[in-house]
Amino acid sequence: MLTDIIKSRLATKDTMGYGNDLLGLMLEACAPEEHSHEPLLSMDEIIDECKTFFFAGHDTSSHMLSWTMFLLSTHPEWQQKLRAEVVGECGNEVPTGDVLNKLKLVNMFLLETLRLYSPLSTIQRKAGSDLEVGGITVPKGTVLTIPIATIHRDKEVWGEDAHEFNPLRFENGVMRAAKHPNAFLSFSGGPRSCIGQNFAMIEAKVVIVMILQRFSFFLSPKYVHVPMDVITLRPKFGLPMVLKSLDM
Ligand code: HEM
Repeated sequence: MLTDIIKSRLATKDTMGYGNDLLGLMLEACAPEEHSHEPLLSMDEIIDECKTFFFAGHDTSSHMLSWTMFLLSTHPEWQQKLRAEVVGECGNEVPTGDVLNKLKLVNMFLLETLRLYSPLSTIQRKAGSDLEVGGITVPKGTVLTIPIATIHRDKEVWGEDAHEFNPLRFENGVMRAAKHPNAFLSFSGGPRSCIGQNFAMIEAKVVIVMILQRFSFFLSPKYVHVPMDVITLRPKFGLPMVLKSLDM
C-alpha cells in the first residue's frame, strides 16, 4: 500500500509536487541532487520511515486519548473545569493554534494523564561505552531499561501524593512539577526523545476540546479497570462510555 502511495506521488511530482504532508517533505528531501540519479533514501528506507511514524505515533496518541477520557470521566469536576476553559476561550468554534496555547488546564490535565498512564511504560538504552550510574559500573553494550511508569509514581520524586491524580502539579510547567526537572519521561528525554511530542499534544488538545464542546460523558457501568501493557498501555476491556449531547 505504501509503495503505491509513494509511486503515485513520484508520478505526479511535476504537476502537483510531492504533497505538503510528511511523506511529501521526505520525498522532497530525498530527491536526487541534480546530475545524480541516486535518491538519498531508497524506496525501502522511505517505507521504513513511514512505518516508524505510523507505529510510533498512532497507538501512543490513541491511548493517551483513551486515558484522558477515562480520567475526565472519573473526575467530573475537572471535566467541568476544562469545558469552562474551552468555552471561555473559543466557545463552540474549532480551536485555532492561538486558542490551544491558552488552554492551561487542558494542558495540565493531559500531562497528568501522561504521568499516571504513560502510553510507553518503559524505554531501553544501550550503553555505548563503560559507564557508572549511581555508583554501579555498567559495561559497554548493557541494555538498560528505564521504568517510566515506576518513576512517574515515585513519592521521592513527585511527593507524597505521587499516586493521586492532581493536574495542578503541572501549574508551573513540566520541569517544576517534580523534584527532578527531567522526571516526566512520557516522551523520553535527550537527543532521541519523541520527535512527535508537540504534534501529539496539539492533536490531543484539538480532539479533547471538540469532544468537550459537544458532549458530557461518563464511564459505562460495563467498564472494568484493567490497564494492560502491550507495547503501549491500554484499557484491557476497552473504554465503554456514555456520551450526552450538550445540544439537547
Ligand atoms: C502521546 C503520544 C506519544 C508518546 C507518549 C510518545 C512517546 C515516545 C517515546 C517515549 C519515544 C522514545 C522511545 C525510545 O527512546 O526508545 C518516542 C520516539 C519517537 N516518537 Fe513518539 N510518542 C508519541 C507520539 C508520537 C507521534 C504523534 C509521532 C509522529 C507523528 C511520534 C514519532 C516518534 C518517533 C519517530 C520516535 C523516534 C525518535 C528517534 O528515535 O529519534 N511519536 N516517542
